[in-house]
Amino acid sequence: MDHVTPVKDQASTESYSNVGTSQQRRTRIAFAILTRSSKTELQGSKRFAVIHREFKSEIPNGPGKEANEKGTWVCPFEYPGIPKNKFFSKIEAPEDFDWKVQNVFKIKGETSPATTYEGSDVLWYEDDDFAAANPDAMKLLETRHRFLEALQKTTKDPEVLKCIDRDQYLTKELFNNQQHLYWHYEDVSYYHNKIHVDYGIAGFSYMCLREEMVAPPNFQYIPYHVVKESAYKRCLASKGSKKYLELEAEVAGNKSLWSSKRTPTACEKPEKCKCNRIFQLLYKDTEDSLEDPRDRELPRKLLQPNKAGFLDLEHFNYISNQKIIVECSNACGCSEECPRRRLQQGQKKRLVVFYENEIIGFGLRAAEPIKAGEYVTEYVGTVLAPRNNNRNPSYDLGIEIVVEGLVIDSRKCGNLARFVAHACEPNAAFIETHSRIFETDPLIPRVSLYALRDIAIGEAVTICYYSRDKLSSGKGIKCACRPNCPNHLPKN
Ligand SMILES: C[S@@+](CC[C@H](N)C(=O)[O-])C[C@H]1O[C@@H](n2cnc3c(N)ncnc32)[C@H](O)[C@@H]1O
Repeated sequence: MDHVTPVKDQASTESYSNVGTSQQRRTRIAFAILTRSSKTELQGSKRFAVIHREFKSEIPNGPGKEANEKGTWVCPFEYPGIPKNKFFSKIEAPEDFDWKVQNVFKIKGETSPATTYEGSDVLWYEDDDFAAANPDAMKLLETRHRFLEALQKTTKDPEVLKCIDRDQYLTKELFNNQQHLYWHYEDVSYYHNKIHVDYGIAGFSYMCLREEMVAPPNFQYIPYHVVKESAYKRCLASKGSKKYLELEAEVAGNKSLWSSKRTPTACEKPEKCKCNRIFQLLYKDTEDSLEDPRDRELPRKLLQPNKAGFLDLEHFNYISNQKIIVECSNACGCSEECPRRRLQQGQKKRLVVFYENEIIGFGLRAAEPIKAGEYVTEYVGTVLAPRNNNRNPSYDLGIEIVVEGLVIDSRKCGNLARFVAHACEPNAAFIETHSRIFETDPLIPRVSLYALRDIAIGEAVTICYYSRDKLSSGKGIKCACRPNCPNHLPKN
C-alpha cells in the first residue's frame, strides 16, 4: 500500500442506519423480468426492469467505476460487479477525483484511524479531524468492533480468537500486502454493501476469521428478484395479481360479505385494511383444500404483525411451511410506514456473512441485536418455474402458497439470505409473504426472514431446512449445527 496523505474533498460514506425513505421505496425497482427473446413484448417500467438473456452485475456508478476504466493497478481477483482496476496511488487519480471513504481501520497505538478510498489502492493515515468529519464511517467501524468483541466473548474456536485481532487492528503484514485476500474481502463487502445502501436497506459485510483465508463467495449480488419470463407469466395469471375489488367480485361474488366480519389489524388504517380479507379470499384452507391429497401437515395460518411490525412467533411451528404474511398495498390506504409493510420497508439491521468452517461454509450472523418476532431480511434470487426435478436444490427455496410450484434460486444471483445456515433448533424462519406496494404491480412471491427468538450481536442466524423425519433419516451430509448433532441434511 502507498502511504500518502492526499488533499481530498469531503469524504463521504453512507450510514448503515440510513435505511430508505418511503419515497425511495415507491420509486425503486421492485423486480426484474428475465426474457430469452430479443423480440419480447415486455416493456420495462418505473417499477420493474426487463433484462434480456442474462443478468449481469454491473459496477455501480462512482469512483470505483471510473477507476476500473482508467486505473492501472490490477487487482489479483475478478468478481462480478467489483472493479478489477484501481488508481495506483494519489498521483494517478484525476485531480477532481471524487474521494469516497471505503473503509476505516483502527491501528494499534494510534488514536486516529486509517482509511481506504473507493477506486484507489491507497491507504491513508488520517488525522484527528477525520472522525468528526465522517461520523457515519466511524459508526460503521464501531459496529464492526462490537461484533468482534461479542465474538471474542462467545467463540471457543482458537483460530477465530487469534484472527479477531487481525480484524480489529490493521497489521503491518496486511498493510504491506495488497495481494492478501483480506483486501479482496474489503472490496466485495464494500460493493455488495453499496447495492444495499443504494437500494435503501441496511448493509452487511463479509468476514473470514481464518489464518488461511478462503476466497469470498463468488456470485451476482441482487437486491430484488430476477423473475424468468415463464414464472412471470404464471404470476400475472395468478389470482393474487388481481386488484382487490376484482378479487372480491370474482372469488366471493359479494362485496358486502366482508364488512360484518372484520378482525383486528395493526394497519395504520384498520377500517380500510384489506390484508385479512385477502388471506381469506386467496389462501385460507377450505374444507375442499384440506381434503386435497397434498400431504399438508397443518392448516394454513396468517401471521399478523403487532403495531411495532413484530410477529408473535413464540409457538411457531418451523417444520410446516403453511404460514403466510399478507402485507398492505395502496388498496389499504395506509402509508409506507405502516407496520403491515415490514418486508417492503426492507432490512434495518446490519448483518455479517461469516465464514463458519469448512463444513458449513459461509453463514449469516447478526451485527446488531435482533428481537424475537423481528423482520431480518428477504430471501432474493431468480424466480423460476422448474421444468424437471433434476435440479441441485441447495440454493432453492420452494414457494408453496403465493404462486404454488415456483422456486426462488439464489445459486448464481441472490442476496445475503442465501447464506443462512441450517440448525435443528433454529432461531429464525423463512415465511412466504404476499407483498406489493401497488395493486397495479403483478404479485411476485416474496419470502421474509424473521427471528423466532432474540438474536445477540455475533450470533449466527439459522433456519431449519428440513422436516424432522428427513433430518433423522441418517442419510446425507452430517449436520454441523452443534457439536455431536445426530442429524443429517438430505443429500441433494
Ligand atoms: C443454502 S447453502 C448455505 C450457504 C453455504 N453455506 C455457502 O457457503 O454458500 C446450504 C449449504 O450450506 C451447508 N450447510 C448449511 N448448514 C449446515 C449444517 N448445519 N451442517 C452442515 N452443512 C450445512 C450445506 O453444504 C448446505 O448444502
